[in-house]
Amino acid sequence: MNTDYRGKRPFKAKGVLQSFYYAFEGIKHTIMTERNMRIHMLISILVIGTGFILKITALEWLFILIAVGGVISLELINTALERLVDLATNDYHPLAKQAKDVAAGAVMVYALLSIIIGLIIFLPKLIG
Ligand SMILES: Nc1ncnc2c1ncn2[C@@H]1O[C@H](COP(=O)(O)OP(=O)(O)OP(=O)(O)O)[C@@H](O)[C@H]1O
Repeated sequence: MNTDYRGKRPFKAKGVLQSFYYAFEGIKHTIMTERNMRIHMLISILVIGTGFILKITALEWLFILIAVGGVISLELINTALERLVDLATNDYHPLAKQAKDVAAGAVMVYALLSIIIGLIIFLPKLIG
């Protein structure tokens, strides 16, 4: 049995820089093709701008950055999963639907959590 995993990766990145390049390609592709990603990016820019205007503390920045980065990372994984499902089938399949819906659910849970984090941090400063 062939156990050399590396031999099965003909498109492997040649170095760290090339790995970064491919990662940026993935991010660029997601921004260009997924409307939700563009919405996440826009909201992230607004939230970070508001953070500067309201001069939030270092601890508050940590929560905001974890929230913003988490949503964007999850959207990237969601997009990767959508592509894998589409690679597996173009036909209607209940498992394809479940895979995509569950991945979308993961993004939604984290996005809702991020909204709550944003409200907890910004609301008192805006109405106080
Ligand atoms: N091959 C399939 N078989 C069954 N249902 C599918 C299939 N492909 C997509 N769906 C259903 O259609 C929905 C939308 O699929 P699509 O690939 O357009 O994702 P999307 O709209 O880009 O999702 P998201 O909003 O999470 O980015 C899925 O959540 C799923 O319910």
